Amino acid sequence: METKIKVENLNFYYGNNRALSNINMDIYKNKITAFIGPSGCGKSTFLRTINRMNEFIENTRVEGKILIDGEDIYSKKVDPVELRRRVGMVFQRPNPFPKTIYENIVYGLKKNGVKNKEILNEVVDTTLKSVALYEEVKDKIHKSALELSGGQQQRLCIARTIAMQPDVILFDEPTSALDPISTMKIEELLLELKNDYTIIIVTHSMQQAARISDYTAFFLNGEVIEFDETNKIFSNPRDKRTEDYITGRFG
Ligand SMILES: Nc1ncnc2c1ncn2[C@@H]1O[C@H](COP(=O)(O)OP(=O)(O)OP(=O)(O)O)[C@@H](O)[C@H]1O
Repeated sequence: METKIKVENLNFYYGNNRALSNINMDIYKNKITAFIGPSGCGKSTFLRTINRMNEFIENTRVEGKILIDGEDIYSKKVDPVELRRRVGMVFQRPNPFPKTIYENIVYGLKKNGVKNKEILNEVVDTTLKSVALYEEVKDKIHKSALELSGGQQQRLCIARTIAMQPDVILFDEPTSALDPISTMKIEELLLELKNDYTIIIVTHSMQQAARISDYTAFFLNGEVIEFDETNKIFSNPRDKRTEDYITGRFG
């Protein structure tokens, strides 16, 4: 098993408020890692430290290290824009641009100067196929993305992320705004995508974590209480607090 992301002694502060304390974790390549825990325990904060999205929030500070493929992403040599291309992110609410399906997918590539129509068309086809949206939208790729259902919009947002050829994709509660069938389709998609990407998902649904993740980290008050293979976390947790949470005693 290959470590893709190594987190060492990570602390994170909003002003004087410490939101993450001494996080140490290895995240493995081509696996799905789930972050679970009660509201406000720091799951989303931690996710945002992995592609430096936290830097958009004023008066915040990081201590410690996050290494991706051995490189410290907070080093001065790392360009945060390039980092966010390598570490894509999909959010809770599908957020397509108010543009066509086609333009949504090629947006980032065009911004990076790719103009060749054949290449762009090819990327649109392959990414729509890889998110299992091609058949549903092939006749309307020049129509507005906002005409799609919520679940289709979320798959389009995943296609838009994939178009940038990331190695890691961060998902922040990607199905919490979706119906059960759309949720199932996204879960199936994540299981496919892990063959090509390293995936981290924040989820409020323990069933979802149990269904799709290989590893699970349980967070409480900004600390990782337990991190292990998902089936161990759910069948035989080491820490009483993990057990209390997964059996529904709090949270
Ligand atoms: N932009 C912000 N400014 C100040 N404090 C913040 C900000 N975002 C989060 N926090 C604080 O950091 C802590 C962790 O929040 P975070 O959103 O990471 O938790 P979470 O586990 O993802 O919660 P949820 O499951 O409800 O999304 C909370 O105490 C929260 O109030």
